Amino acid sequence: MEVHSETMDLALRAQLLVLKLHLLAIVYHELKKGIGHLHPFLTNCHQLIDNAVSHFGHTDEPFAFNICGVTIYGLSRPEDVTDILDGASWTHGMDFEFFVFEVMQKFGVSPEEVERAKHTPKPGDALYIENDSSNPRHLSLIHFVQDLYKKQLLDSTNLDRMSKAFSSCLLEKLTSEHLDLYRGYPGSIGPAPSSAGREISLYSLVTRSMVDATLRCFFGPYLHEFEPDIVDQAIQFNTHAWILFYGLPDFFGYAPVCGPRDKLRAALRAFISLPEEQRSEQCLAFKHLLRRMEVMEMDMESRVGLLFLFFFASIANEQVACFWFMAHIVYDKELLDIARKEIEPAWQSGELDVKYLTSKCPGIDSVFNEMLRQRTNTFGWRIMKEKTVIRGKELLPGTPVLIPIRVLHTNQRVWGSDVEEFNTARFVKKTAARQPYYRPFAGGPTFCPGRVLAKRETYAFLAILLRRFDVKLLPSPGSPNGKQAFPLMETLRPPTGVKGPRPDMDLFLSLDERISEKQT
Ligand code: HEM
Repeated sequence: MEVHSETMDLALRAQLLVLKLHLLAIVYHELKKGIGHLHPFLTNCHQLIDNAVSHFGHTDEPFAFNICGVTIYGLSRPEDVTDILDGASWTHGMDFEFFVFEVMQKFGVSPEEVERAKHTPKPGDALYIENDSSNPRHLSLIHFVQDLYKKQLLDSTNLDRMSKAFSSCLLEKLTSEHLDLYRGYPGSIGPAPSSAGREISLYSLVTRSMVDATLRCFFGPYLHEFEPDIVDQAIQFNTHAWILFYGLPDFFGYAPVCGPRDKLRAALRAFISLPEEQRSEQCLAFKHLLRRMEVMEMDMESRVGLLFLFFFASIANEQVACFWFMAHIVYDKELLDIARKEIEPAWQSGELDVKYLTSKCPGIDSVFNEMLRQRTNTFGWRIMKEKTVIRGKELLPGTPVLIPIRVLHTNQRVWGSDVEEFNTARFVKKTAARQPYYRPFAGGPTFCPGRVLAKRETYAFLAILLRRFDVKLLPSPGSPNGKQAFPLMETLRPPTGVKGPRPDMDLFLSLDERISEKQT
């Protein structure tokens, strides 16, 4: 009798288990329907877009996908993308600022302060200050900040000062005594170079020295004093920033973006709290931005957020773009020889002439431009304000539009059948200025204000490294030709700027001193 009831019990439990599994399968399928293309978007977004383009027979028509019930339009026709970036008249129904406001909030600016930041002060308003010398045109905070970007990064005096300060930082850090800093990096799972300090990781060398110099140029020495590990925190934040950008859950602060974000925010908070006279080495833009936020009595966390966003824009692309630029040069003996030859005259006076470098070196230009063609995979975003018709297809108000800049640079019709190859010759035959669908720095109203500085800084890195060191690729005894494999780009996560190499890929170099720092 007992045996019988036990058998019954088991059968019942088995039936319940089957029922549970069945229910789980139904829930999973319903969830899958509900989240739409969320999974491919977060795990291989470029493939998702390529699939959409090929699904419609490469006709480059607008397409749509669905994420958790939200429809998103995608555009891939080079002419459409450049028109949107340039703000052509038919694109006036698309709004850009909406996304700026969203990103501000993701970086910690409160919704109330975002509202105040949009507001253009008018006589009689609380935010209107008669004879306001710091904001004579009475701009809203958003437009004040955009104006500051341009003053800091494009006005020739400020630009020259900043690029000089950047080169000085590199001159100080790219020396034999600092090479130990560049042997690996947190999170790297690639092979560590074998022994001597002369053997380094290219990724670590580029990102650590470029981020360090950027922090010092913008903030002076202060952030390093508040957070000694600030450089690696910024690099880690940049790697995981997509989690914040695309609004993924932070798992109660355990997501990998949270630690670096919180340490950066703490250092920024301490920096802002310093009296202005104790921040004398900060850049001009931050001095004016902090004064403006003080006048507006903005809350502290929102001040931190806005400063954080400004800083993030300056590291989101450049250090990783510089890694790829250097990787192509050190990997190819012919390019390395061209670079060595072209940089020599820039050192003629004994000091580095960055303006010469960025205007008189066509071979280096062709590597820089081709590298950016292949590596800029940023997404631009707009939101439809008004109904807009593109070749008979209606884009409806309220719907976000994804503008993948990458599709401009990967279109066979534009670049020819060797579009997948790294071929510097395409920018030798036709300079970047003559390529109508080449937009690594976007364009129009969102044209990157850091584009001139970015080029100067990247070329300065190359010129200092090659002047001081004999740079050689370490052999890779395990590989068939004894040469290290060229790193592949991490393309799976949605981008927030130029993407770095896959976590298990890097290039390892030996550096032999040619000219000591005392001679440069
Ligand atoms: C190779 C390096 C760089 C690349 C490829 C690059 C690319 C871009 C792109 C594509 C945008 C437009 C983003 C959009 O429309 O959503 C942008 C915006 C911006 N970039 Fe860069 N950038 C680089 C370096 C820099 C540097 C070094 C700085 C500052 C020091 C900087 C500051 C900015 C700022 C402040 C914006 C926002 C402009 C605005 O919203 O008005 N960028 N960048």
